[in-house]
Amino acid sequence: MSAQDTLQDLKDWLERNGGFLHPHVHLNKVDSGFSVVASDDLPTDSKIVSCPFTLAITKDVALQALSVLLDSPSPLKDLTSWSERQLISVYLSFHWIVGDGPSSKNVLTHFPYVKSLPARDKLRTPLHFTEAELELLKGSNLYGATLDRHREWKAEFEECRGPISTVDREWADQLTWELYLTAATHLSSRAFPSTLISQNLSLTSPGTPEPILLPGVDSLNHARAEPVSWVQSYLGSGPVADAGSCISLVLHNHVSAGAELFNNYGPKPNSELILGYGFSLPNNPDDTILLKIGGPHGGRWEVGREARGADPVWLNVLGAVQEGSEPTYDDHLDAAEALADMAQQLMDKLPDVSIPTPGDVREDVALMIRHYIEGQRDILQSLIEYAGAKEWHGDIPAEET
Ligand SMILES: C[S@@+](CC[C@H](N)C(=O)[O-])C[C@H]1O[C@@H](n2cnc3c(N)ncnc32)[C@H](O)[C@@H]1O
Repeated sequence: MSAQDTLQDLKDWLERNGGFLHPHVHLNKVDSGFSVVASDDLPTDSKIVSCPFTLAITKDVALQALSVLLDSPSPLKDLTSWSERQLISVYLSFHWIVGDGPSSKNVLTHFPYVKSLPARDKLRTPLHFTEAELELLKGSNLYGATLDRHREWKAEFEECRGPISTVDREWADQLTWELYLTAATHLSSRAFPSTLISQNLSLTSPGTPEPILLPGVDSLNHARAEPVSWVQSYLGSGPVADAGSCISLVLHNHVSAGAELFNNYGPKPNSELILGYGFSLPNNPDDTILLKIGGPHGGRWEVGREARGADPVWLNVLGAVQEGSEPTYDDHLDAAEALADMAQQLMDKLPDVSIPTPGDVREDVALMIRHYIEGQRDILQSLIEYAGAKEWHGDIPAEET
């Protein structure tokens, strides 16, 4: 089946099931998957795409389907302890493993969607990097975060295979790490918060929102600060929505014919865009660096460009050097020096990405890493300047002035 047929299938399936795709937009095959393009001018506040709640892939949808497929004396107990990532990743993977024959027991209901998702070789999150590409991250926070994520996801994957192999050995064998990783990456790079399809759309509702997939609504790429709304039409009064409930994406800007349509994934630093989505933005104003300070006064802080958010770090460093009840002028000098030293040491550890990219590193990956490291350097430089300002123009305690 050609890529265009796959996308047409996705559109037909969405519409057959009560979804909507604006007649003046089309899905375009591009290198990294697909993009959504206007085939005609779109006025402001156009509703572009809607996904009925019934097509959303949630933890519960995955749990129900897997419980039916793995119907044996005991697996249910195991499945209820799985995280939403485990359930949704195995649910997506089972579309490939079980197929749409009788073994699917009619509970694998997302084939047109699953087939439209980017193939593994198109994914660019660091868990899909080659050794040489990962090596380029050494010395940065993202290197450690990648290793942590690899460890965590691999352990979750191993945990899933146990109950599956008690039911069907072949299915367990076919659930390879590569297949699970691909599905888990699809989830991390396309997830919406579950609050969007809950009765109370409040983002401050109790409990942490879970990641869910909203076929169709997830087809737009990201543009920073793009004015968009995710509009919920919740029908019914109980906790279970009535048929016809859906979530829509509305773009508030006018879009000219031929232009790409964008969603807004929120203000995210490149570390998060790369780790979760596999892309980066040049000179991303939302970049941050994670500072971890050990010791009794220790903690973790995120500092942004132009030393945004550095004040709590400064107070912490000052508190660590100060001996009396009030900081002295010397304490200020010591703290400024300690903060500048820390920033300089972190800067020295960052990889040098200005050198020509080694041949076995893909160009798009090298570019992402360059964007990220440039942001880290810029923030650390701003922190050094911030420390300098504290040293020369800092708050000097009243009794010493
Ligand atoms: C929710 S999907 C969007 C649809 C996607 N293009 C596809 O083909 O399935 C998110 C993925 O799209 C790609 N993407 C989104 N915004 C991007 C951007 N501004 N630049 C490059 N890639 C982007 C990344 O691969 C990301 O993981």
